[in-house]
Amino acid sequence: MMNYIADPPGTEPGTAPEPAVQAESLTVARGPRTVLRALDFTVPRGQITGLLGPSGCGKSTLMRSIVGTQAKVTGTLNVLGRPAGHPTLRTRIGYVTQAPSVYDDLTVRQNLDYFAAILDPGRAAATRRHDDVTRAITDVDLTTHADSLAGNLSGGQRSRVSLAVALLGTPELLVLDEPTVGLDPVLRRDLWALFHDIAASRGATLLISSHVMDEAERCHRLLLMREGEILADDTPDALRTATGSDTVEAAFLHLVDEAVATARQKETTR
Ligand SMILES: Nc1ncnc2c1ncn2[C@@H]1O[C@H](COP(=O)(O)OP(=O)(O)OP(=O)(O)O)[C@@H](O)[C@H]1O
Repeated sequence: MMNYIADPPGTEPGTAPEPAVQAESLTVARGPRTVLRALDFTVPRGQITGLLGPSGCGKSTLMRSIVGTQAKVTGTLNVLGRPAGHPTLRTRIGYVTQAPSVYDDLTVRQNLDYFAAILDPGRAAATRRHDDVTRAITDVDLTTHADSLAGNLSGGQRSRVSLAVALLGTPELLVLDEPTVGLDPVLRRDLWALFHDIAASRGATLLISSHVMDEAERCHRLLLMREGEILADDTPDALRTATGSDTVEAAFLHLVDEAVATARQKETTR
C-alpha cells in the first residue's frame, strides 16, 4: 500500500517549492521479482532531471510508478503534492512511453484532435482545443506534416507526434521514456533545445530517461540507476567532481565499480 506525505513545512509562498516528485522507500515488484528497492529521491520543480542507467535497471518501472500506471507499488510516492495515480493528476502530467502511441490511420492533426478531446471534452472546449493542438504541432516542428497520415511518417516523426500529445493541455510534469531513441543527432539536439525551452518558459518539470550518457550532460540533475537502486542523485557537475571524472559516463562507471566493490566486501565479511 502507498502512503501519502502531507505538504511538508516550507511550502508557503516565498519559501522553497515542494519537489515535483518525492519518494520514500519506493519499492516495486514485477512478477516474482523486486525491481525497485526502497528508493528515496526527489525530482525538483522546473528543471530537467535525467534518469540514466543500463537496460533493465528499472527506469520505465520508475516512470510508470510516477504516472500511476504501475501495479505493486509500496512506500511513499508523492507527485505534484498528491499520491501518485490520484485522478486529479491526469491532466497535470504528460507521459510519453517508449513505443509511440499514435493511430496510423489518422493524420497528425487528427491524432492530436482526438487526444485533446479526451483531455478536454465538450463543444465549448473546441476553440481551446484547436489552439492547443496547433501549438503542440508547432512545438515538435511538425507543422508541414500536420495533414500527413501518422502511418506514413518516419520513426522519429512518429515519436514527435507522441511528444506533441503529451504537450497538450500544458502539463506541469512531463515524463518522457527514452524520447530520443533512434533519432538522428540533429533531431536529438533540437528536441533537447525544446525540453530546455519547456522548462524555462513554462516552468515545467521534465523527467527524461535515457541510456545514452552524453544526454546526461544536458540535464540539470541526474538520477543514476543500477539494478533497481539509485547510485547517485546530483547535478552532472557535482557527480564529475565527486568522482574525479571528466564525463558523466566516467562518473557512472566509477560509481558502479564502487558499488560492486562494496557488495563484494559485504559478502566476504559475512
Ligand atoms: N511485465 C513484466 N513482468 C515482469 N518483469 C518485468 C516486466 N517488465 C519489466 N520487467 C523486469 O523489470 C526490470 C526493470 O525493467 P524496466 O523496463 O523498468 O527497465 P528499463 O531500465 O526501463 O530498461 P530499458 O532501458 O531496456 O527500457 C527488468 O529486469 C525487467 O526484466
